[in-house]
Amino acid sequence: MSAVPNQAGSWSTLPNPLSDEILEQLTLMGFDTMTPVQAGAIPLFMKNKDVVVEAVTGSGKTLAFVIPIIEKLLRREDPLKNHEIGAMIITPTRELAQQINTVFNLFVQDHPRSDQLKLGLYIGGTTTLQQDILHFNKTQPRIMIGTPGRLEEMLMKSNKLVNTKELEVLVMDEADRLLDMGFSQQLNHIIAQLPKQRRTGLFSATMTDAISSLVKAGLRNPVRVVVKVEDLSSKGNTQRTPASLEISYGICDADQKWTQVIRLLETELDQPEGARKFIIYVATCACVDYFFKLLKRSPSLAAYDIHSLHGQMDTKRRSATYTHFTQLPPAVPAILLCTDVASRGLDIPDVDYVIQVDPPQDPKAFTHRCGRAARAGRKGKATVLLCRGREEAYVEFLKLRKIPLLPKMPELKNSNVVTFDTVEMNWDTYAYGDKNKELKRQRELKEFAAKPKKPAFEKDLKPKKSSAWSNKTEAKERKLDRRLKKDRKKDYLKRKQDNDDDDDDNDGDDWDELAKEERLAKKMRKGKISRQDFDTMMGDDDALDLVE
Ligand SMILES: Nc1ncnc2c1ncn2[C@@H]1O[C@H](COP(=O)(O)OP(=O)(O)OP(=O)(O)O)[C@@H](O)[C@H]1O
Repeated sequence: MSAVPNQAGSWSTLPNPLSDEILEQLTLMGFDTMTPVQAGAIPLFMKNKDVVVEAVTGSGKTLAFVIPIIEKLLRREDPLKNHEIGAMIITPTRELAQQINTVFNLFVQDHPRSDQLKLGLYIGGTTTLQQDILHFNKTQPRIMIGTPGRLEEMLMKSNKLVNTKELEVLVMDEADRLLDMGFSQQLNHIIAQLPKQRRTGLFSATMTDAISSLVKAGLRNPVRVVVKVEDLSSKGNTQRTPASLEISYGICDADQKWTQVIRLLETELDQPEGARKFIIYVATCACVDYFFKLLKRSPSLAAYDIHSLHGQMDTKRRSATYTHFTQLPPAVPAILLCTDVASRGLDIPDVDYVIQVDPPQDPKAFTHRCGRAARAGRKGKATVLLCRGREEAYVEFLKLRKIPLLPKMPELKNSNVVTFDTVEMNWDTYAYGDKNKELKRQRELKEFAAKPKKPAFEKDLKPKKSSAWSNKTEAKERKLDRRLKKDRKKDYLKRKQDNDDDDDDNDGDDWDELAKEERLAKKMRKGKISRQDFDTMMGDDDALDLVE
C-alpha cells in the first residue's frame, strides 16, 4: 500500500539547524520532510522546554525525541566522562525499548563522535542485573534505554555505577501506559535520582488525566503538543486515529468470530491487491497459544507465515519472533497473533491489517492496536469483531471517544453465516503434536482401557440424594435383596441349631446335605463347576444319564 507522508516542511526550516550527520542520515532514510509532531516538538525540546506530546499512532513521535537528544548531547561544552549519562528513555515494554535502541543506532553507529552517543539497552529478561552492570562498566553508555524495573535497579541497587548529575534529557515513551502498568513507584524512584535541571518529555498517542501526577512530579512548566487529525466525514471535528486508517467492525455470534477471522484472511489472500501482513489481537496469553495452533493447522491459511507473541513467552523467543516478523518482505503473507504486549509503539513495517477478535476494555488499547497499521501516512485497515447484542454498543462508545468506526466490515456484509453443526467427537483419536505428550497419552489410554470398569471412588457407589428416580428404584431393590438374604441366613442358622440339639441323625444329614447343595450351587453360579458336575456331585444319576 502506498505511503502518503503527512508533511510539515523541510528539516532545514527548524529554528535550530540540525547537524550534517543527522541530516545525512535522514536523507538516507528517505525522510525529506518532517511530520507535524516532529515540526511541533523538536524546536520546543531544543529550546529547553519540557513537553507533553500527544499525537496519533505512527505519526513519527520517536524521531521527535531521538533527534533533539542527539543534538543536545553533541552540543555539550564538556564531554561526558566515565559513568556519566546524558539521556534516559523509559518505555513500558522490552520490544519498544529495543525498537527505540534500533532507531538511535541508525544515527549514532557511524557518527564521528559516537563515543558521546553510546547506547545502553537495559530491559531485563535476557540478561541478569550483574550482566547489565558489567555491560555498563565496559561500554560506558551515554544514553540509557530501558524498562522501569531494570533502570531503577541500575540506578538504585548498584552503588556509584550510573552518574546522573550531567543528565540532560529524560523521556517517558507511552507515558500513560507506564502508569497504567503500575510503574509509578519505579518512575518516582528514578526521577528522584535525576537532576532537576533537565528536560523531560512525555510521549503517547493517548494521554490521560492520570498523567497529571507524573507531570507535577517530573516536568517544569511543560508545553503540551497535540497533533490532531481532521475527521474528514464531519467538518470541523477531530479524531484520534490516523486519517489513512480505515476502521470497520463486524457483528456476529460469539462462536462465529474465528470463522469470520479465517474468512477474512482467505478473502484478502485471494485478492491480488489484498492485505498481506496481519496482526490479530486476542485477550489472553492462553488464547494466543490455543488459536495459534488452530491457525497453523488451517489448510486454507497454509500460505501465511504465522507467528505468536505474548508476555508469558520467554524473552529470547519473544525477541526472535518480533525480529523475524518485522524483517519479513512485504509480499510475504504473514500473521502475528498476539496480546496487548505488542499493541504499543511497535513500528512493524507494512502491516496492512489489524484484526481485534474481541474489543479491548480500555479504548486507549483500541487506538494503539489499530495504530499498528496505517503508519507514517500509509493506508491500512483495522477491524473489530463484536458479539451480536452484548458488544454492539461498543461502536457508539468509540464514537464518543473520537474514534470513528466507518463501515460495517465489507467482507461480512453479504455473508450468509451459518452456525456450527453439532458433531460427536471422539477425543481419543486426537493426537498431541508433541511426541512425548502423545506417548504419555497413549500409555494412559491403554491403562484406562485395561482397568476394570468400576467407579473411581467409593463414594460414587452411594447414590446421591439428588440422583434420578431410576437410581432410587435400583437402590430400593438392592436393599430388599440384602434383607431377604439376611433373613434366609438367620433361618438357616436357627434350623441348624435346632437340628444339632435334636437326636434324630437323619434330620442332621438333611441339613448337611442342604448346606453342601448350597455350596455347590454357589460354585456353579460363579462358573467354577458345570451343571453336569453339580448334578454328579449331588448324586443325581438321572441327570447324568440325560446328559450322556
Ligand atoms: N519524517 C518522516 N518522514 C517519513 N517517515 C517518517 C518520518 N518520521 C518517522 N517516520 C516513519 O513513521 C513510522 C512511525 O514512526 P514512529 O514509530 O515514531 O510513530 P509513533 O508516533 O511513535 O507511533 P506510536 O504512537 O504507535 O508509537 C516509522 O516507520 C518511521 O520510520
